[in-house]
Amino acid sequence: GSGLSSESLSGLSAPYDELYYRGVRAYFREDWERAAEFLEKSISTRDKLQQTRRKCHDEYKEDFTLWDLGILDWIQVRAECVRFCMGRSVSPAALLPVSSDIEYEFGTRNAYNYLQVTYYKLDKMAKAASAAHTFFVANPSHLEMRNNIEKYRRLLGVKEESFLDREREQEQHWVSSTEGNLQSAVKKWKECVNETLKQTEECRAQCVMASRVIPEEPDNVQGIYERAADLSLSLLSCKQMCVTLVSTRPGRVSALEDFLPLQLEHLHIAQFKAGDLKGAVETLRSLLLFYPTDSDFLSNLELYTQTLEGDTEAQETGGPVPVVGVTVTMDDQGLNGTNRVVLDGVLSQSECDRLMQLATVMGDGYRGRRSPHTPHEKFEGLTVLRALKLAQDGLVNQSDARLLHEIGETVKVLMDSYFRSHSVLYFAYTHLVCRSAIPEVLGRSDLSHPVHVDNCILEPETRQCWREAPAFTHRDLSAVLYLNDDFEGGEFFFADRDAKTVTARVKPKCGRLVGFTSGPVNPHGVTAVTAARRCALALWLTTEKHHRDMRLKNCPQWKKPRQREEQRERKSDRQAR
Ligand SMILES: O=C(O)CCC(=O)C(=O)O
Ligand SMILES: [Fe+2]
Repeated sequence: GSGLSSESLSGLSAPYDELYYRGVRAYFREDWERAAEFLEKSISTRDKLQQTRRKCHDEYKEDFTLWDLGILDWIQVRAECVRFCMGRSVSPAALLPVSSDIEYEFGTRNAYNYLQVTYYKLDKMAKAASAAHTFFVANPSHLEMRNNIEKYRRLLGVKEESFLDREREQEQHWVSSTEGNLQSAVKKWKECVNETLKQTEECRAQCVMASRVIPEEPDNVQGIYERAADLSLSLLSCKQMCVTLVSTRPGRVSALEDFLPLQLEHLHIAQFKAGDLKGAVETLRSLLLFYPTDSDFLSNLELYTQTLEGDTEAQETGGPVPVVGVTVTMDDQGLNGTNRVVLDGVLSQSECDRLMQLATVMGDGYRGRRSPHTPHEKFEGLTVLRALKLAQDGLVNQSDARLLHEIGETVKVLMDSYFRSHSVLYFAYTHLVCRSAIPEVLGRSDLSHPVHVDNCILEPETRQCWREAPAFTHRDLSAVLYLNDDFEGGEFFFADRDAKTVTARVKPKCGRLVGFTSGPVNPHGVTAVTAARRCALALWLTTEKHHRDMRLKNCPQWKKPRQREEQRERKSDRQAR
């Protein structure tokens, strides 16, 4: 032993393996002071080294794709940075890799075995008890240590709080009692999951930082690419090992299988019991990353999401229909579902005719085109803005274009009232759509409009509905107003989330409106139009102001006095029927 004083150990100058062996040698020399000093120093040095690695790892954690050009350059630069960062607080000797023997010593907490005896000899009973306990946690079948602990407790009267597990930070994610109230169970499991994730992260950072850097000059034996590949592979297998390490309880040899999923399962149950369905859904989604096809998880997820949607999509439907001549033909019950309605008498025959007229002159990009939904139909669409433009250019009747707008307002009033909307509604989009059969296509099994949900992406296999782009997630209410019935097929239908089971059918006709909430309780579609042309005005309403159809804003043409005349005309027209 050189005169390595405790002052010179304050930085990370001496490697912890060296300190450890010094401690062990002192122990066998029965130089207890020294043994305690070096063993403790070795433990704290190892801790500090790991912390420094983590710090430097996080400092240079940058996202990059493996196939970036110059990846090797990047690796080199990063290695440089990391070396610099580590070099600030760690001496070159302390940066060298240690043998697997020493890691085994630390893994089995053998240092605490030595320390227990050492402190006992030094007559530091509290410290001895703590070291004994720390060792015993990782070596629960070590009978001698069990006896020692008993001795500290009974004979030497060491207080209970002295039996501290000095490595307890490494075991936090193993605490799994289910006592306490529901809220605290949720909190506890969440901590467990987070701790497991944190430790895995931690472990992986150690893998990255402990791995050897690529030498600047490739040697003759192996090319730089082979070396890089080697390095990547060993890094990957080290990172992979972390899952096993973190799920191996101290004192056990084998890892607990499915450790993280198990914790997630506990968490989701706790969340469900505590009534935190949103949290339960989140947790289940994480679980499904491990087991994407687990039928229990999937059915739970469906149950929770449906309950949640029931909450948000729930409307006290069945409000009044405050427009003369409009009647409720089918409600939730008649349509075998929730938040659905069929209203009749929304348009007069002459209004339908005028809109059909408008539909014949349209050309909104779809003109004469194949339907985006089926190769066997043509599809024409006209937006309100386009109608207005056509009216300005004198291509269609101004009053017909205006009619389109007024009808929209009427539909909004009806939907607002029937669905008892609690917030102000705005038009999100309005579209006049005609679907025409391409003649001579027989025996069709396609749909004019496949089953879908208007504000989310329906995934029939999992019965999930993803509220994300490209779905129009801001749509809250959907309304389809029909203009004619002189065609074949083209029935509107509501379906189950499996996109197969039809739950209700609606046969279009002039002035009939089908209204429903745009969310997952209302998947729907349209059967094939097998002859002639089917036209409908589709409208979507939103409560989100910033999603309102900007094209409808400030259209002065529609505020002229003639509007009132027109309205009176419509009313008398309707009553005349
Ligand atoms: O035309 C119909 O009956 C329904 C159309 C529809 O569901 C849609 O455009 O989203
Ligand atoms: Fe739809």
